[in-house]
Amino acid sequence: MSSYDFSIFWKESIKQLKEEKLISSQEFDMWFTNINYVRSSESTITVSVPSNFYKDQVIQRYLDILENKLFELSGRKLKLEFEIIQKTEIVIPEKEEKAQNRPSFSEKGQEISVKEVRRSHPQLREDYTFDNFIIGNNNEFAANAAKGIADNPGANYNPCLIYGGVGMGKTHLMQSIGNSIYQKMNGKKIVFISAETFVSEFVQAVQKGSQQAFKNKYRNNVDVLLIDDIHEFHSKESTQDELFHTFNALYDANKQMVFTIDRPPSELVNFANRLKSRFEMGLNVDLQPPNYETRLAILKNMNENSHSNIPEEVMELISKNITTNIRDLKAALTKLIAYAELVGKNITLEIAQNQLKQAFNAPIQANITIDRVQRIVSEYFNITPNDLKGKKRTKVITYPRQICMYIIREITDFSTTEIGLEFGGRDHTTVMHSCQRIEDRMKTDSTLEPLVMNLIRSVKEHGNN
Ligand SMILES: Nc1ncnc2c1ncn2[C@@H]1O[C@H](COP(=O)(O)OP(=O)(O)OP(=O)(O)O)[C@@H](O)[C@H]1O
Repeated sequence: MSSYDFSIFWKESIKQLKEEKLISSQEFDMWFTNINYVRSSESTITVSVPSNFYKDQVIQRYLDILENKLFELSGRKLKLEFEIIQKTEIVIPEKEEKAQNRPSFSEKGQEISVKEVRRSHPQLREDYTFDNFIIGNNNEFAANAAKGIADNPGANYNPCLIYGGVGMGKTHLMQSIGNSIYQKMNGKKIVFISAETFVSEFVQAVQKGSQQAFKNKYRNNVDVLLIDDIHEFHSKESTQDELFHTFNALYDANKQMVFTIDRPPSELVNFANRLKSRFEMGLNVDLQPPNYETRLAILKNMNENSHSNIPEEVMELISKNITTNIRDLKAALTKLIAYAELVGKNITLEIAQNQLKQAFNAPIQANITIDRVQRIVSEYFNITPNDLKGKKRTKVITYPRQICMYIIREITDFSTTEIGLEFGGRDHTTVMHSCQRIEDRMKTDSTLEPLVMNLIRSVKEHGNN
């Protein structure tokens, strides 16, 4: 028997995390009431959780802060290990070998049998694969290009720039390329790094005078370079300079580069032009917000992968209510799966409504003004806010006006009467009629929903400027 007992540190750690509000009480109730201390060794604390799904979630969300807190309290680097103890109290035999790297979030919610385990790349998430990437008309081109790159890296689409809004799947798609090459092409050196880490590594290299090692690492030792969120390089002149030379070296050697970015490169600010033009010279693909069917397909795939049985009508409800961010969409389903596991109840529409109240209300933001929506919509259509409020009934004005009313209705709490007043004193029935027109048109015009989603995204992203 081990003579180590760190239970006191464990208990104190989670107590403090709650008290210091590093974990909200809602999250605490959801994830921590079912974790129990099991045992300790010299350098580990083992705790029990009710399922693999639960374990993945806790690791993904809280492992870092838990381990940091344990270090703070005990002065030791204690590693947390997880053991699954199901409700039936069946103890899963202790695994001999735990993953050395933090297991990446697996939505499968299942122990992967040893035979099925694929080689896992230390920097890539195992679940970010093409198999798990649902293709709809919003991302078809990007997904096909990504597959083309994975089949033939460094050939036709080099560099490739994947752009799209928050939570649209940029990282997933980029890592799918890496994972696919890693599985199929033994020996290819794949490096995935976020722009932020690239910057801090470079800064450290400069401070330590080890630039040569940095250059070697990224220019001479890479077959596939994947850099996430390159907009983060803005205003970082020296790092941009370094990236420029890295780019040239890899390009000349026919090494594949893939970058993700949150806007088209032409909209990058504080970026050296020579670097911008490098980004633009390859293939640029964008990820648009998914339409309803794609959102539903994403949830169904996730439901199946996690062996959950959330009813279809519940997934339909989520798909209708969470429209602009795939991460939020999946988080809503995750919450319901966790709820079902913990409470041992089947998820009904009523439970879903209740549990997801906040997520569903999130898009309705009190700080969004009618004026702001009018500004963004009119800018997009190259007309003025006054045109939207005015009397003109030409198609170039009425169509944006209807879209604008529809968006305000969708993402704010203003009544149709209030909306009407802000559009030159129009009647509330006009507003209702306009919203209906847009809804009807979306059914026949597949370009309209993505357009509306994009405008909603802009409204939310641009704050009150
Ligand atoms: N087409 C898709 N099919 C399945 N899951 C998807 C798809 N697109 C995105 N996701 C999921 O949505 C979540 C967010 O994706 P990801 O992190 O790749 O977005 P991102 O665009 O890189 O976001 P950010 O702007 O925050 O960096 C992930 O869980 C990812 O697996």
